[in-house]
Amino acid sequence: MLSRLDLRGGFTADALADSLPRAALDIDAALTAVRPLVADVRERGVEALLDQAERFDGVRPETIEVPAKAMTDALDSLDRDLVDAINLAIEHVRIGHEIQMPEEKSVEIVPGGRVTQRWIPMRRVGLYVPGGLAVYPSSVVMNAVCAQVAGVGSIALTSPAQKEFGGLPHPTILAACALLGIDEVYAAGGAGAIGMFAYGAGSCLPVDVITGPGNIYVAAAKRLVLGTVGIDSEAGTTEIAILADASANPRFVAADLLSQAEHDPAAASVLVTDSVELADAVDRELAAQAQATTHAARVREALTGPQSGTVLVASLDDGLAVVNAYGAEHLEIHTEDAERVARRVDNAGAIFVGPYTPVPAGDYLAGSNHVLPTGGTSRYSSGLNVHAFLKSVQQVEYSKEALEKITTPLVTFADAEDLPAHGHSLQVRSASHQ
Ligand SMILES: NC(=O)c1ccc[n+]([C@@H]2O[C@H](COP(=O)([O-])OP(=O)(O)OC[C@H]3O[C@@H](n4cnc5c(N)ncnc54)[C@H](O)[C@@H]3O)[C@@H](O)[C@H]2O)c1
Ligand SMILES: N[C@H](CO)Cc1c[nH]c[nH+]1
Ligand SMILES: [Zn+2]
Repeated sequence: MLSRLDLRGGFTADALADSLPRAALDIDAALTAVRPLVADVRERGVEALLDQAERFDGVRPETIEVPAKAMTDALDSLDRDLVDAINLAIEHVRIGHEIQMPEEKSVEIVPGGRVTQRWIPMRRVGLYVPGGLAVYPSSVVMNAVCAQVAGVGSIALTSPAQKEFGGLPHPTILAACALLGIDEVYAAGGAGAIGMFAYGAGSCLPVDVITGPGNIYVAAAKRLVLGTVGIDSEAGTTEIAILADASANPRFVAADLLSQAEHDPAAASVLVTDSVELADAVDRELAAQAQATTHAARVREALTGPQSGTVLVASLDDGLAVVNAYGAEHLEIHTEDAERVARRVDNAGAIFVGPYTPVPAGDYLAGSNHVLPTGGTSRYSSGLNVHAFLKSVQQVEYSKEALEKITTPLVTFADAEDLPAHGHSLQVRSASHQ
């Protein structure tokens, strides 16, 4: 079922990344599509957002602001088992993110000369929650809990208008907002919503940082506004890579490849293995399991698209080179001694170790964050964590005596850079120059 790329004859490290499975619509192409959408929101504000909702979501909301009553009503009518599941996710994700909070530290560099490392929460943030092909109350939890643990004061959240619900975001999203005490919520989706957060529109004031997952258009819009605001990462269309050897269970591997293909016809499912027998068995399992899935057409398109496939390698070492070059959003390790193998992975949004840690555990309840970098950006960016909502600032304070101690070497250094006024700023404070 999956196409095959046979690298058992070897490969050169330089050419590797370019030879791996790749989506037909990449982020550079999506940038062209979203540039006018973001510009339109910057120029025309709410009217542009309403026009875009009508065009892409098939409904024109009365307003982009979601009234508080819609949130409480949604929670009141939500199935109690789902309320319990969302609350359990909130609890687990909170525990998983509290350990990320850095401590303020202070060090005396010379007697009386101190550097203090402070962490300041972002003033105002905008959280994006997808809602096109599927709806994601779990992304409300991942975004909001992380921002709250970091201590952000002002939190706004947006999700696409839903035709079925009169132009409001999906009720499970509104109910999750109510459970988390998020009360500034907008009905706006896609690139326009990212423009709204970056530049402001109607009652939504501009934010300092935008976080959250979305499709390729959302990821491209985040890249576009970076610089006007901060972003977490380009958390775009879902990807799963699985590094597996002959010891792997093909039923588990196929189920996990299929689980992420369910998100989007453009989702990527990639198997990397040194076992042809396993690759064959996974193909048989995929064919059988894909028939039973609810979203069969979407899954088939994802699994057979150019972004998905099996990569055959000669050894586990080669497999590690492949997964490091690919830098998947999610990487599962199904090998002997999986923990040791996982330690050799440098590039992945999140790593899931062993046969009993499937990606869907992390999607909802494992306590980790599911907002993760895609498109190979895990080479340089991280999954959503409290640091996306914190700034680090060094606070410096020297006494007269401490400054005296560094004056002579600093003057020497500044003169070497031909910046003598720098040295002068210390010399005017120095006892020997008064
Ligand atoms: N990387 C992560 O952390 C992560 C987490 C969860 C979900 N995801 C991904 O998020 C995505 C959710 O996608 P979705 O579509 O369900 O919801 P979404 O909210 O991301 O996208 C819907 C919006 O896309 C815009 N859009 C649709 N077609 C467009 C077009 N042709 N041109 C410009 N804009 C267009 C519209 O504004 C629409 O409101 C999936 O791709 C899923 O795989 C990623
Ligand atoms: N796998 C998604 C990240 O790519 C997150 C998610 C949310 N709900 C289900 N899955
Ligand atoms: Zn998922």
